[in-house]
Amino acid sequence: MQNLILASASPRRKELLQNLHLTFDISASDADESLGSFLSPAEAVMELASRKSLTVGAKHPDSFVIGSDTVVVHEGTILGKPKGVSEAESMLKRLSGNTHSVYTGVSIVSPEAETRFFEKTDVTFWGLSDAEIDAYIKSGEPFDKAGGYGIQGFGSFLVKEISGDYYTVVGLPVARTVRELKRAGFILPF
Ligand SMILES: Cc1cn([C@H]2C[C@H](O)[C@@H](COP(=O)(O)OP(=O)(O)OP(=O)(O)O)O2)c(=O)[nH]c1=O
Repeated sequence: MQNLILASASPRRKELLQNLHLTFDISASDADESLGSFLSPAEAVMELASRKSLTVGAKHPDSFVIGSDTVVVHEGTILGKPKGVSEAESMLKRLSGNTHSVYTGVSIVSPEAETRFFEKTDVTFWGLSDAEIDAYIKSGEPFDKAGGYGIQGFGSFLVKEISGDYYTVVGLPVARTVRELKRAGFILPF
């Protein structure tokens, strides 16, 4: 019987994997998330996803482990989670009326090997008023999310258009992950 572990503390990633009706355990990784600035966004999210899955995989060598990492990129600058109100405000002002890219990297560790990939989705925001930004920050939603917003929640009112997999923005490109899991040898009931 194969065992699947999601190496994440993110409630969103848990929910996305639960949508597939799979049985899995959760083991949040304590991997170091600091990065040098020389990596491209795609390399950065794959590297961090990989640290998460490998840390957990080392403790569970017979399991399949999924790690994932998400960043927002605007004009070459990587935006992670805002550390406070003023950082959230400057991120949302920066994204207002513009198009940015959301990169999610995924690493799948199997008992034999590791596979990594990334997906990118472009998101265009409506122009936002100061009052809208203020109300959104007061909701508390920006603080545990890359780029300071969540497309799946209250933040849905910010978004004008997306191009790419919606689930890449939420934190796990589900369809590609299923395909890569199968390729890695994990047996799915579908
Ligand atoms: C842009 C965007 C990000 N996010 C979230 C997804 C990720 O959880 C988070 C980015 O932080 P991550 O560091 O990728 O993940 P995490 O710390 O939440 O969880 P873990 O490392 O334990 O797996 O931002 C949304 O939920 N909605 C969005 O629209």
